[in-house]
Amino acid sequence: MVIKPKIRGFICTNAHPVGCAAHVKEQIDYVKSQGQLENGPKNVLVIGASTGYGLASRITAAFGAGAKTLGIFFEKEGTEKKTGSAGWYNTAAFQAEAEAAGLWSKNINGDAFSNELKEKTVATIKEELGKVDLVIYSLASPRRTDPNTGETYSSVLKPIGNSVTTKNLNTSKRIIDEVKVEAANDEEIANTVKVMGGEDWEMWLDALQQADVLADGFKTSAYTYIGKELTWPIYGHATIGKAKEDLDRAAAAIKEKTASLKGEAYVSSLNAVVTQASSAIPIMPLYISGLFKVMKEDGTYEGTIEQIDGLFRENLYGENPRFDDGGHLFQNYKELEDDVQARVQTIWDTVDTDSIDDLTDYVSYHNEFLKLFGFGIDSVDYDADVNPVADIELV
Ligand SMILES: NC(=O)c1ccc[n+]([C@@H]2O[C@H](COP(=O)([O-])OP(=O)(O)OC[C@H]3O[C@@H](n4cnc5c(N)ncnc54)[C@H](O)[C@@H]3O)[C@@H](O)[C@H]2O)c1
Repeated sequence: MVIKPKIRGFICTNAHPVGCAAHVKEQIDYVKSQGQLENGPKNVLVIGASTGYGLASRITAAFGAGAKTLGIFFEKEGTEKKTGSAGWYNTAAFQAEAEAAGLWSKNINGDAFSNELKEKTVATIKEELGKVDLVIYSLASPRRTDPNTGETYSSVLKPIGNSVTTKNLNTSKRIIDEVKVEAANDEEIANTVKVMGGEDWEMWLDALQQADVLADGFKTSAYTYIGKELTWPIYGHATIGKAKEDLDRAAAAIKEKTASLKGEAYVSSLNAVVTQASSAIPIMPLYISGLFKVMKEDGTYEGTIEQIDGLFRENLYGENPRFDDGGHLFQNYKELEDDVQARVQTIWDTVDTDSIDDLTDYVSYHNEFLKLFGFGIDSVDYDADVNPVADIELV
């Protein structure tokens, strides 16, 4: 099958197996170029391991520290007629690279919010790893079914309090327009917290602790984005921000419950990067395109793998971890520097449709977006016939 990108709005509905493999390899090479991660994790569970920050975490643990990794994700396999999802191909590529490097890795595909999947994970850890010493929680999902009630909750990306009208880079039409987003009601806020808050992270840690598969001195981290004024209307001061605040509650609860194990539970604040999850958030394409312009000019921009590699080396396993004022591991400090934010603000205030390419680096944004699905990579021949079926060994 010859595979070309099929973009619908903010999503690409297909993926290229060879391109995804090249993207994974690029990330592995970056981590290897940083050298061995001393005193890193040994047995790692990554929940949300197939794309974005979770995949970068898995790659860093495996290829930086030589860790065994168990990856959890929800992805679609390819068939002769239809491509699989990018996360499926990423995982197939990761597994092949891990195998070639002599690194143990296993995968579980299914709904991480369910009790069944947690039970399967616990059984696999018991059988194969004994205990885990690092648990990364990197799920991004628009909905969640509560495993105990069977009720399904949907999250919304809406402001809290008043409706917001904001400038927007419309990626389908490649124009600058405005979006108006109505304020969320109380039920929508509560539902978003239910989906993207800390409840499921806590349930995972409860299940792991009850089964006695958490090692003494284990670490766990969930990921958040804490930005400044520009992103507050739709992120910080909005439903998703509210949900992320609940991670702080969960981190404190996990720490308390696992005190006898001397467990460490962190919420880590990371850069705004192009992922499948962030491209769905209205203001992010314009914000990130402006950020690319400023930080790439300065040579300070870090993408997904640079952020996570830095998080592991400097913070999770570093001697002097950096915290923000809210007690989160602080990895996006360069993005939040006043000078950077002020320059992005100027771009934001002045850009119009005609000046998108002069004032922002939307070209890089778009390239990064394509890359998420394995497209736009120089080394890949997109006219070649490729097999859309890729094998992953699943538990
Ligand atoms: N993208 C950003 O700019 C950004 C910035 C800071 C923090 N974060 C946070 O990082 C975390 C990961 O986000 P991302 O942007 O890497 O997202 P992503 O969409 O790239 O990855 C989501 C992962 O979750 C998995 N997943 C989704 N639903 C699932 C389910 N029901 N069961 C099992 N697996 C499921 C997917 O398979 C995938 O592995 C989120 O908490 C997000 O808020 C993202």
